[in-house]
Amino acid sequence: MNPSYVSTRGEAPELGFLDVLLAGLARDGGLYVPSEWPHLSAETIESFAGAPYAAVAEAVISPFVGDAFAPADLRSMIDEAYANFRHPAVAPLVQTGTNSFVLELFHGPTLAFKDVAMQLLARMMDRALMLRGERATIVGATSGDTGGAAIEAFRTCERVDVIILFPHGRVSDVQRRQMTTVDAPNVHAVAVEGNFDDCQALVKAMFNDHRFRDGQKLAAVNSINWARILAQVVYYFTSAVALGAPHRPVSFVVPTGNFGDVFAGWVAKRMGLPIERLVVATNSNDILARTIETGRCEVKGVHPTTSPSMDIQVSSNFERLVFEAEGRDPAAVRRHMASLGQAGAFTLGNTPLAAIRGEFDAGRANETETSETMRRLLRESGYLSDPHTAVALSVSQRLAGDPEVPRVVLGTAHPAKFPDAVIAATGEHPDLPEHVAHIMQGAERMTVLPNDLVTIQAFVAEKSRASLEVV
Ligand SMILES: Cc1ncc(COP(=O)(O)O)c(C=O)c1O
Ligand SMILES: N[C@@H](CCOP(=O)(O)O)C(=O)O
Repeated sequence: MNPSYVSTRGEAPELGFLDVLLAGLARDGGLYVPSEWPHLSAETIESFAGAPYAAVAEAVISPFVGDAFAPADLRSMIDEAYANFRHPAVAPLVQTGTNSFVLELFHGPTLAFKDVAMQLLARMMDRALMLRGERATIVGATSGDTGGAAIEAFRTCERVDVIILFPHGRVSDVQRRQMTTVDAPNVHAVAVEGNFDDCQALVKAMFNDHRFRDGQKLAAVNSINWARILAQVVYYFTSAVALGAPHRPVSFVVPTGNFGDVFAGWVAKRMGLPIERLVVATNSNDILARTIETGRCEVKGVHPTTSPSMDIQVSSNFERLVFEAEGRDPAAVRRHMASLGQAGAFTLGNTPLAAIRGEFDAGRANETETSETMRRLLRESGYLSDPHTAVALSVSQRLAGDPEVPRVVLGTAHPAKFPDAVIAATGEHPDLPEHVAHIMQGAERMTVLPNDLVTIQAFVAEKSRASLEVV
């Protein structure tokens, strides 16, 4: 079967997997989702017990790919992507208390959960471009982790130029150096004088300028790209099965910013994984927690925190959930998104809000709670967490819930990416693993640009080699 994909705003063409992979944002400004959700039987899920990560990934991902790639090609891309991880389980579970676990997603090349999807996305995009004889110009926005992961994954792809926008002065030194010390002709790190929301708005504006988008052959690596979400669905299956699924439900607490990771959990549930609750954990940039509590999605200013990758107000992937909660009514999504664009807010009706609350809980952790959680966890369980993971650990600790249901907190980054926050909270100095440590010495290359679409577009056009003959 060949799956097709529809836009949440209902005014873009329905596409197959390869087109969605290369399209990024839909041409109507919406996000692509599968036209139908595949379902895995309890027997299939049960068969994942003890299977290698790559085998589970193949089973979860292939129904969304259809015959866009030959099965053997898909499997070899998956095998290669996860051979790059430094833990044999790829995403190991660590027990931190009674029925409490951290799912460590940071054993990839850049020490954040983004590697899990990006390592596969790069291989799939490169293959798709080769099959089509095309080049692409990736424009991405990062609050710190997506950028480094994308640069690492794409720096050797000859058909791709990568331009990453990050908020100037608002990422950690390690995150910045992961982007600026890579000396590859196809990689360009741009420090934008603004915040992450500004960077993301610039990326979306470039996609919504169809002449520019087509001329530069733009492609996306942010979670607006469906394939990013897809690869993130896999670890919900591996971890839940390790804890007894499908015979036993599991809950997940997810440090949340752009809503991609927790939406991947919703997809896993939709595919048949028995997930009891999905908990959205935010730092003090708590628009999503407020929305789930009150139904009113209202943008307020972004505050810098010690979990900078979650300093986000406009969460791209919430649109995918709103589409589902509104009964897949694209007109409702268009109304909400127009209101968000014009008035900075929209309000969900009772029915969609009840649908969301039926599956999601939400909570926030402020700076004191986050650092106190890092300290307490180290004291009580000897576990050193990064500040993003600590936001979720803090929310998890204060959350009511069935104590019999295992609770998994997603560990989204290695503590050594955020040494200042970790040292301030715990006094411990987390060392960078050897394969990353060299970045602290390398020369940095970056361009500082104003938060201005025309200037950014001129920079992208100058760096893009989209019009070159394909080799
Ligand atoms: C370390 C870390 N944790 C959590 C998040 C939030 O994930 P998402 O944007 O998928 O909600 C991010 C950024 O995406 C991140 O880099
Ligand atoms: N926290 C992210 C923000 C971008 O999110 P994405 O999942 O849409 O790429 C980051 O680290 O850049």
